[in-house]
Formats: sequence, structure tokens, C-alpha cells
Amino acid sequence: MRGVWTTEHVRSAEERLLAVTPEGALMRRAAYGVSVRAAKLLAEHTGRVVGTRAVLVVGAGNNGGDALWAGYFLRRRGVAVAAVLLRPEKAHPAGLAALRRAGGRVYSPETAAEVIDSADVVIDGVVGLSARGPLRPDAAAVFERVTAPVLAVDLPSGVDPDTGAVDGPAVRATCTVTFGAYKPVHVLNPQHCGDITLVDIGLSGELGEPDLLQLDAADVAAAWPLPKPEDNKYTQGVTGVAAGSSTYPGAAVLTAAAAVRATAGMVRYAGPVADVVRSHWPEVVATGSIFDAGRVQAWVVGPGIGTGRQSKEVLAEALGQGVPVCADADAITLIAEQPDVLDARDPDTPLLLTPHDGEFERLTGSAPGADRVGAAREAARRFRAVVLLKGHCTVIAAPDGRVLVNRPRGSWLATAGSGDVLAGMIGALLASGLDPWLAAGVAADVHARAGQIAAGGVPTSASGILAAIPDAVRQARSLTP
Ligand SMILES: NC(=O)C1=CN([C@@H]2O[C@H](COP(=O)(O)OP(=O)(O)OC[C@H]3O[C@@H](n4cnc5c(N)ncnc54)[C@H](OP(=O)(O)O)[C@@H]3O)[C@@H](O)[C@H]2O)[C@@H](O)CC1
Ligand SMILES: Nc1ncnc2c1ncn2[C@@H]1O[C@H](COP(=O)(O)OP(=O)(O)O)[C@@H](O)[C@H]1O
Ligand SMILES: [K+]
Repeated sequence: MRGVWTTEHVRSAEERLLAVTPEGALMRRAAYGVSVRAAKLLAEHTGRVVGTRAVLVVGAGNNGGDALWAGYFLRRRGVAVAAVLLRPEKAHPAGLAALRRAGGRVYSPETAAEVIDSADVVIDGVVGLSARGPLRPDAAAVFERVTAPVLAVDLPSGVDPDTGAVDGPAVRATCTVTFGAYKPVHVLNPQHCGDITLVDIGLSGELGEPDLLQLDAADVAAAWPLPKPEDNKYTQGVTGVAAGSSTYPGAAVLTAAAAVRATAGMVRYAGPVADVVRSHWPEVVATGSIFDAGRVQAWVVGPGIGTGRQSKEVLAEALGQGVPVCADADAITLIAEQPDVLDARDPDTPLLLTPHDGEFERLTGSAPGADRVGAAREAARRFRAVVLLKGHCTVIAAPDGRVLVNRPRGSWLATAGSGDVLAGMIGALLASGLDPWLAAGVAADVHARAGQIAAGGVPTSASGILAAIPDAVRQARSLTP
């Protein structure tokens, strides 16, 4: 798992490390890492390093200091370096002196147009951990001119370091070089960070428990349920699916099929379109009602069921069986409109809610807003449920405060029915006995992989994502390149 630390925790770790490190050493380590990545970027874009041109955009603090020192190291590799100082009186003195000594030139935003236009790379040292709000007008005007690839120092300026939110002009980087630890912006707004490099500055011993986590392929591979020699179709966990209606039969098919694709074992369907489900997926054991569905080890309830009286009875029945429940789509709206349905649930019965932003607002009374992690955490506590907040970077919060952030693989999942596929996979993983928070994270990871595989660079559909689930699991298990 990849750990992610808030700026508050990174700062206190840095303070402890600074106290035992010679002055300026950490900044030079950081800056050297920036210069190495900048040289690579230059080589990728121009085919050379010597004789290329770098522009540093330098703000008022240590982030600007990193950029200035990186400029110093780039000078030593034969790069022409121009520093655009946004706040000359506050530019990092030692960094600026080093750059000048090495032959770097200094500009103001007003005099920099020509060097910006001829830059081969631009290094964003406007602001780092202390960033508040969007780029200010002077910095925004500089970046409006930029056409060269941008390397962001620590994080793209103008993006909130702790929420990844953008509320005005912000740097969109080709790559970001960060130091010591990943910060929330790197997992919550990867689209502004570009390719991310973590430079070791010796901080790891000072960092405590991470604030957020991101799964890697090994975590997914280790968690994904596989049949063992002693298993039969029941022992792997039977998934129950209560989805679909005569208006939305597709939701039933997609949800049940995703559960079939996700694990071996058995899937039961209970609902009004049993015949449709059976005709598409003969391996699903389908009945007309949840009340005669037989035993399951987890329920997925909600996609396409509507929000009427009968649907409420179905949800209450699932919640009352004492097995984990994934409440998706209409089931979330039902809980929002008629919260007494939750009375059927023993508080210890695991519940997983999978809202998109609109459903989240219905459920909690307010939109997730800029702080999506905070919003998901709060909702998880309030409902004593795992909350999977959908989006480009899906956030999964547990009632005890643990948070996973899913790594997006493009935006291919933004297609009708894709959420039904996710719900079916989650149901299958819950039935296998996985911890609900991990089940949601693992399903979201495979869902994103499946979307990318299905798309292969061109738009796909929910059926495409469904068909790609086995390849996505193979990819996570390193069974395919
Ligand atoms: N500590 C360490 O061990 C190490 C730290 N390192 C580096 O230090 C960085 C943190 O440096 P930092 O704390 O000096 O602040 P930093 O982010 O440069 O901001 C400076 C000032 O910018 C301003 N400002 C705020 N918002 C703004 C906006 N939107 N647009 C424009 N300006 C804005 C605001 O000043 P104001 O103008 O409000 O007076 C703020 O005080 C960190 O990210 C890493 O790169 C590395 O060297 C490794 C070792
Ligand atoms: N821009 C995007 N980038 C990546 N994933 C996205 C994007 N938009 C939506 N998704 C994902 O697609 C799925 C859509 O689910 P949902 O909104 O329930 O759709 P539906 O109701 O049509 O099935 C979620 O898993 C969500 O995280
Ligand atoms: K920056």
C-alpha cells in the first residue's frame, strides 16, 4: 500500500528531521532530485540536456528555494537557466545566490515574456506545502504564457495540497517531483500532477501512520478471492443481487454478471426480472423475490430497483439478514428519503454505501464539496458504514477513519451502467468475506483497470467493462504483462 500524509503531518516530520540535519541539506537533496527529473524531461522533449533552456518560476518561500537550487544544479549540466522572481524581496537568499554564481539570469514577470516563450522546460516553484487558494494573478499570467512542459516542485501551484481542489488558475504539470512523502494532492488530483516522482530526503523514519492509503497491484492480488482445493460453490461465499425492474432490467443483468465475473462460487438473483437475468447468465440462480432467494453471504441491493414501498421492503429484508450489504443507487436514495429503513439493520451488520455526488448530497444533506476525503469520512462515521464516494478519484472511508483513494486509469468509467458493474464486484468480494473497506477498494481498483483495458484508447461501455474484469484481475495478479 502506498501511504499518503497530510501537509500538517509532513511538516511536523520535516521539523524533526531538520533539527538533526545540517542547514540547507534537505533543500539541496530535494533540489537535486528536481534537477535530475528536469534533465530527463528535457532529454525526452528535446533529445538533449546541454544547451537547452529552463525557466524557474519562483515564489516567496522554500518551494522557490528548491527551484533556485535545482536551477543551480541544471546550470552545472550546461542548461541555460532563467529565474522569474514573483516576490524578489522574499526569494530564497541562498538559492538565489547559488543560481547567480552559477550563471543563472534573473527576471521579473514583466520582463520574462521572451525567455518563457523560448523555454524547453518550466519549473514551478511558486508555492508548495504552504499553498492557499488558486494561483495569484501575477503567477497565473506567467503560466498562461507557458507552452513548454512544466515540472511542478512538490506539487502543482494553485491546487490545494490537502484536498486536491482547484478553485481558479492552477498549474497543470507534465510531472511533479515531491519529497519525503506523498501528499493528498498527489492521489486526489493526479490530473494536475502528471507523472509523479518521490525523492527520498530521509523523512520516512519521522512519518507516523499514513492519513490516506492507495492500493497497489500486490494488495489487490493478495485480496482477490480464488477457489482453494477444499472449496465448493457455497464455501466461497454466495452473492445475492437484488437489482433491476421492468423499467431497468439492464441494471439487474450488469450487477449479477459483474458478481459472476468477479469470483467463482455462486450468484443468486432476486427480483422482478429473473427471466432476463437467467437468459443472459444461465449460471445465476434467479428467483422473483428476495423472500424466497435462499441463503447468501452478502447482498447487493439497489441498482434500478426504484424507491417505492416494495423496494423499501427488499432493502429492509437484506439489511435484516445479518450479512454484509452493499446499498447502491436507488437503495441510497431510499435510505436518504426513508432513513427508518435502517432500523432493520443490526448496527454490527457491515453496510457499504456507494454514492455518486448527487446521491451523497441526498444522503447527507450536503454535496461533498472541495474536501471529498473529509466528507466521505464524516458520512462513514454518521452511518457507521463504509462510504465509497464515486468520482475520478474514488474515495473509500471506513467508520473508524481509514481512507483509501483509488487510482484512476483514465475516465473510461464515466459511462451508463458502470456503477452497476462496480456494485456487483463489491457484492462478490463482500460475500467472499473480505473486510468491507478493503473489498470496496479492491473492487474500485479492478473496475478502473477493467475500464482501461476495455477502452484500449477508445470509448467503451458497461458491457465492455464487465467483459474486461477477468483481464483486469489477471493484470493485477501479474498474469498478463
Ligand atoms: N521544510 C522542509 O524541510 C523542506 C521543504 N521543502 C520545500 O519547502 C516547501 C514549503 O516551503 P514554505 O513553507 O516556505 O512555503 P511555500 O509553499 O514555498 O509558500 C511560500 C509562500 O507562498 C505564498 N503563497 C501561498 N499561497 C499562494 C498562492 N496560491 N499563490 C502564490 N503564493 C502563495 C505564501 O506567502 P505570502 O505571499 O502569503 O506571504 C507562502 O508563505 C515545500 O513545498 C518544499 O518545496 C524542501 O526543500 C524539502 C525540505
Ligand atoms: N471522470 C471519471 N473518471 C473516472 N471514473 C469515473 C468518472 N466518472 C465516473 N466514474 C466512475 O464510474 C462509475 C459510475 O457510477 P454511477 O455514477 O453509479 O453510474 P451508473 O449509475 O450509470 O452505473 C463510478 O465507479 C465512478 O467512480
Ligand atoms: K510548486
